[in-house]
This record gives sequence, C-alpha cells and structure tokens, in this order.
Amino acid sequence: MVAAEESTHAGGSDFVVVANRLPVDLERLADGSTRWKRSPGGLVTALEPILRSNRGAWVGWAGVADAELDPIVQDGLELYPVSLSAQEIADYYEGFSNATLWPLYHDVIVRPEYRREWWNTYVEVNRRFAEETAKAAAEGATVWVQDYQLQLVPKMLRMLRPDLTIGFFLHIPFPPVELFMQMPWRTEIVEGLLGADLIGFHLPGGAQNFLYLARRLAGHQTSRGTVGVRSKLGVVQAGFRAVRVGAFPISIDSGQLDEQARRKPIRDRAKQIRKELGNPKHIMLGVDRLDYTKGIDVRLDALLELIAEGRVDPAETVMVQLATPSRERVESYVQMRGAIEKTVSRINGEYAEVGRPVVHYIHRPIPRDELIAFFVAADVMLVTPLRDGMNLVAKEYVACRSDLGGALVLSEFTGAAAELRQAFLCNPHDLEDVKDKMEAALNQPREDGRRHMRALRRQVLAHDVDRWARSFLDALAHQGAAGPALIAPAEVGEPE
Ligand SMILES: Nc1ncnc2c1ncn2[C@@H]1O[C@H](COP(=O)(O)OP(=O)(O)O)[C@@H](O)[C@H]1O
Ligand SMILES: O=P(O)(O)OC[C@H]1O[C@H](O[C@H]2O[C@H](CO)[C@@H](O)[C@H](O)[C@H]2O)[C@H](O)[C@@H](O)[C@@H]1O
Repeated sequence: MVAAEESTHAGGSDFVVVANRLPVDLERLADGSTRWKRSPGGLVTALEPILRSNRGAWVGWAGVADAELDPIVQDGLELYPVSLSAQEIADYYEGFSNATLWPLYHDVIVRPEYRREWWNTYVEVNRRFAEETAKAAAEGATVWVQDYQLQLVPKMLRMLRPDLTIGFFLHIPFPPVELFMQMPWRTEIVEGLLGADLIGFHLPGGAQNFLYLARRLAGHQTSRGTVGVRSKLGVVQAGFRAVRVGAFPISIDSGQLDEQARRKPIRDRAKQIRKELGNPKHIMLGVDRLDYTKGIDVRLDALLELIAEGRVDPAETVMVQLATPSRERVESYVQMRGAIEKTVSRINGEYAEVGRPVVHYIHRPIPRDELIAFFVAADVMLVTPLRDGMNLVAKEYVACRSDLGGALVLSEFTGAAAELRQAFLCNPHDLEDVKDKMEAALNQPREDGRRHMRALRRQVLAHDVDRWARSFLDALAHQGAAGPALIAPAEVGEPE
C-alpha cells in the first residue's frame, strides 16, 4: 500500500512522463472501498524515483476498468489517470500490446496475433493518451513517452502540441528487421515513433534495426555509422526535423538498494529465511513477473535434470521462485502458468520430503524489504529469460550483495548481459549450457565468487538509474536546444 497525501490538482507541468501504467494501481477491495498499490514491473521500479525527485507529472492508466479519476497529487508526484473501458483493456492492453507487440518484439517466442479490431483500439487509446498529455504539459514542456504500448503517441502529440520537446524510450527489445516486417501496421508504428525528437533503446542493436526501418519503411535518409552506448547517436532526417536515435541501458537505484540491503533487520531476515527453508547448503532464487519470456520453465527443467543426473542433491539444495501474477487473461500466460506449476509439482513430487519441498513457489508480489532479504539470502540467482529488454532483477541482486557473496546465472538474451559480463552467462535455448552454468555457480570457489561479484557491483553501482535518465534527458535537451539539425552529408545514407 502506497502512503498517500492526496489532493486534486490542475495546471501545467514542465516535465511529464507518459506510460501505460501509473506507478500505482487502484485496487478495488471486496467491501467496495479502494486503495493504491505499487504497479508491477521494471518500468515503474526505474522511473518512480526519477519522477519523485524531479517533481514531475505522470500520465497513465490506473490498472482497473472504467476508473474516471481526477488528477491527484501523491507524495509530491502529479498523477493524471487515463480511463480505459473493459473492452479497451481487452483490445489495446491484453490484445495489441500483449498478444501482438509483446511476442513480436520478444523474438516470437509465442505467435503474435494480428487483429484489425485490436489495432483500431490501439490507435484510439494512443490518441487518448496524447490528448491527456497535451492537457497536462505546460508550454514548452519536456514529455517522455514510455514503451511499446504508446508508440503512436509521439506523432499524435507533436500534431497537438508542436511546442513540446518529446522523448520516447522502448523498454523491451526492438526486434530484428525480418520479424518487424511481419507487422501489418509497420509503417504507421515507425512514423508514430518518429514524432519524437529522441528515440531511446536499451541496446545499440535495437537502435540500428530502427534506423534501417526508418529508411526502408518511411523513406527517410538516416546516418549509417554505428550507434554507441550513451554516445554516437544515429539520426533520421524526417523532413525538416532531425530525429535522434540512441542506446541508453536502463538501471536501478543501486545506491539506495545497496544501503537498504546492508541494514540489520534485512540481514537478520535473510538468516531467518535460510532457517525457515531448513538451513540448506544452497539456496537458488528466481524473481520474475510470471511471463513466458522469463524462462522460468528453463530453470525448472534444468533443475529437474540436474537432480535426476545426481549433479544436484535435493537434500541440500532449495529453489525459491517468487512470481508476480501478470497479464492473467492473456491465453499464452494462462498456458505458461499451467506448465510451470506442473513442473514445480513434478520436482516436488519426485524429490521432496514431508516438510522439505525442493521448490518453493510463491505466486504473489512480495513486499520490497522481504524481496531484498531474499536477494541477500540467495547463493545463486537464476535469471534465464529467452528474451528480455533489460531485466532489472539481475542488477537488483548484484546491488544487494555488498558481502560479495552469491552468484548470478544470467541469460545472454537479456539486455543486462551486455553489461554484467562476469556473471555465469548462459544460452537459455541450450539446456545443457544452463545446467552447466547452474552447477558451476553452485560450486564456485569462494574467492572466485568474490572477484566476480566485485566486478559486477562496480558496473551496477556506477551505472544507476539516475545516470540512465540524465543521459537520455541531457541528449533530449541538447536536441531541443539545437533545433532541426541536418545530417552531415558524409553520414547520409539513401533509403533502400
Ligand atoms: N515476485 C515479486 N515480488 C515483488 N517484486 C517483484 C517480483 N517479481 C519481480 N519483481 C520486481 O519487478 C521488477 C521487474 O523488473 P524487470 O526484471 O526489469 O522485468 P519486467 O519489467 O519485465 O517485469 C523488479 O523491480 C523486481 O524486483
Ligand atoms: O504493465 P505490465 O503489463 O504489468 O508489465 C510490467 C512491465 O513489464 C515490462 O518491463 C520492461 O521494462 C523493464 C525496465 O526497462 C525492463 O528491464 C524489462 O526487460 C522489460 O520487460 C514492460 O516493458 C513495461 O511496460 C511494463 O510496465
């Protein structure tokens, strides 16, 4: 539950974040009353501290249907709720956002569905977000649009409010060109994004895919050089406007997490967790939204085989999987949940003793302090997505390990793997590789582990969420001040 000092508010803001979700969800309780609770996912984890310290405004959906809410001020943050009907949630959020775009942008792990009625609602809802943002933003304000649910907002907003400086950041991978070309409304999406002054991706590869598509689909000239990390931006010359494109890997409030994880009550709770788990020799941990991209099935299958092969002893090893419910009405999520719960039962059915399960599976969100205590307690952190834009959990684990203990098994298919090179990197599509890395992490010599963790922590503590936001917003401000800059002739590439 979020502490709230609430009042109605009207007026323009100089800095506005627009995201599908507000940082808090409205929860309707059985007795008819309501309360606010923290929204799920890494986007909120990352952006909330930035917005609070900048005293900006946040435009987004309150997480329930038909909530006609006035703007409110909560802990110094202005919230502008956008209302969605039950049908819009089904078509725009569960449909086009999470059954079309999400699987398409995550390497078609499940097959994307292309339905015209979903697309039409996506256009309508994007228009509503643009209109609400146009009302919230002061003259000349900076607006930062977030993520795949709102890719049409930059263009729509620019038409409504040409005075604004508009940034866009994509939190999920931007797919390879061959996959993006499946999208029936591919040109509209590319043109929607090009309404921004600066478009940010986690990795240079996403930025480069986008530059190619801006040439091919929108017919614009673009720069051809390699895009760097927080440097060497690409440029799309969209008429008289120069749109910049760059890579800005997101992070966490690592200093704050480091400080929290050192506190005595957290460390005591970590010891207690180990005791409650029966003082096993090894605790392995997974922390995810229950999403098919996260590879929860991969790590469970690997554990099952490692035990069957006698490489992991179920009498001395425990795995804890904390899984926040997510997108529960989308069919692929329903199926995945069933499959995961079956494997958990199978492992426990075959290898648990009474009072000593091998896998502890908790399907609900865990309070923040409790989660930090789990990170401190875990000997091996399992982060095995088949594809993930960044994965903040990997960085959170590292930030919590000031004791230099623990080991991180990390999928190469996460954005985080580009930075966390000293982790046990694995290919989640190769089960033998995952098993080998899990076994190596469980048995790593203490001094090697300390050396790896020290290097990982240097990276995570130096590159925090504040640096991410500053690097993006500085580039955006520079863009705004510089005005329409044409690409230097040497850089220009003709459209194919
Ligand atoms: N079971 C859980 N309980 C509480 N918080 C969770 C749980 N699972 C994930 N989280 C939090 O949600 C965020 C997930 O971010 P990330 O790993 O980037 O993936 P995504 O945004 O796709 O869910 C992290 O801040 C993580 O701590
Ligand atoms: O809003 P939901 O549908 O419940 O989903 C939660 C969020 O999931 C996604 O998070 C992504 O952003 C993280 C921070 O950049 C990144 O680390 C992770 O890899 C992404 O999956 C989604 O992109 C958000 O829009 C959702 O709010």
